[in-house]
Amino acid sequence: YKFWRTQPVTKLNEAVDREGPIDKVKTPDEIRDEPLPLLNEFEWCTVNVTNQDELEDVFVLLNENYVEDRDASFRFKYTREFFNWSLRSPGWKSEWHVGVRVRATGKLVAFISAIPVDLRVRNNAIRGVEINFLCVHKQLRGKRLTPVLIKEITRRVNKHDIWYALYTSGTVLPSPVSVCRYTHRPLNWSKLHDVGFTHLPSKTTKAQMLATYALPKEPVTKGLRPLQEKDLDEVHALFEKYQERFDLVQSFTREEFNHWFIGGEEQSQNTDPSKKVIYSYVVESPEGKITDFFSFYSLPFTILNNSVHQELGIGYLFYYASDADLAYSDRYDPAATAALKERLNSLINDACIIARNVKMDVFNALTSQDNALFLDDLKFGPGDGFLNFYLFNYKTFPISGGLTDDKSYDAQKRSNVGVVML
Ligand SMILES: Cc1c(COc2ccc(F)c(F)c2F)oc2cccc(OCCCNCc3cccnc3)c12
Repeated sequence: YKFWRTQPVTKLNEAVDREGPIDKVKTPDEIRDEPLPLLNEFEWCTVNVTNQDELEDVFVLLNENYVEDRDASFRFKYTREFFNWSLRSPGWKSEWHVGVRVRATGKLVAFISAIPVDLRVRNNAIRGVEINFLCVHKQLRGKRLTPVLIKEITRRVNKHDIWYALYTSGTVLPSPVSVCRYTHRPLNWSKLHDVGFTHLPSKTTKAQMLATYALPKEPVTKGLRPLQEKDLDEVHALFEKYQERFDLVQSFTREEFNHWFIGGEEQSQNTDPSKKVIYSYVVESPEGKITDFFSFYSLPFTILNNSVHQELGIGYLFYYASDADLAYSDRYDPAATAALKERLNSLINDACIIARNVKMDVFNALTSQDNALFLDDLKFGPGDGFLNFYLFNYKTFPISGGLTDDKSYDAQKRSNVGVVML
């Protein structure tokens, strides 16, 4: 595939003998000023997501043309609120919200975005961007628009003296830094069964399946409550300490932590529960100390071919932290692992209960972070999808994604991927 052969990425099956930048560092003035050439019927545009009409164009394009599952039964339904949250994180730039419009009609037919992030790969700090929401209208597939979109967003990012990027894909490209597996915890088993996501195992009744996935009415962890602004400094410190253990992380400033976990002014003013995107909770000890934190985000699926159900409510595990094993010098100490496992089981089970109480039908997680410690116990079944993590212009030795050689959960080694992509 010619495009990837000309990009600064590790070739498929190429042995990595060192970690670090691939291209020699350039300067912004070496980068061309004008956008890449497009077919004459198309024109570049910069989407102004603070303009409701332009935000609507992005919403409609992705709602009708973004990632579907293999059988084209479901399509991601990123909401307007989701875009306000994910595209306007601290340091966001409108010129990194790149669109392609039809010159004659102004119709938005392609999009790609970048947001600035501070990454750490093992002990190397990298100023980069996260690339997301790459989408080409279904009727324009096969016109080689994707390589041009990637080159144009790279040009616009390089112009700001940024040379590295993190991105994920369900497909295998050259060359994954890590791969994680999709996992699913049914919350509303009968609806998942109705839409064909889950099946009734032989010699099993529906009543047995409902009993298997039944959850308590309310969360059970003592001291659990929603995250509040007053907690931010303490939770931010707990979180940054907790994720020191991972080899691939996004480091958050206090302002970024506020945006990603409180949700920015968009969510603070929002009172409509159906528009809530990010759910963040803390555990406060009797002495008033924050000992744990978890978060999940709402990203529904549109159901494409079902007369009864239009949408699937889906919660995705986002970031979490606990002090359960921080008292131990070695995170792999069996006692430390047991303490963390017990705490995470309680926390993430409560996350599932809260997700079910806000009408989500399934709770999704990857095999990243320390998830392998609770996935089996909390009944997260392995999905048939894998998420590959990629770094642009940066070579790394492979980072474990929490899977054993036969693609099952590795509760022993767990994962060294700390970053969670939306
Ligand atoms: C996606 C995804 C899945 C698929 O989940 C379902 C598929 C079909 C269903 F009927 C259903 F109910 C699912 F939950 O399970 C997951 C578990 C953990 C994380 C997941 O996706 C993380 C978000 C990925 N970013 C969106 C994306 C995904 C692939 C390619 N490009 C962008 C996923």
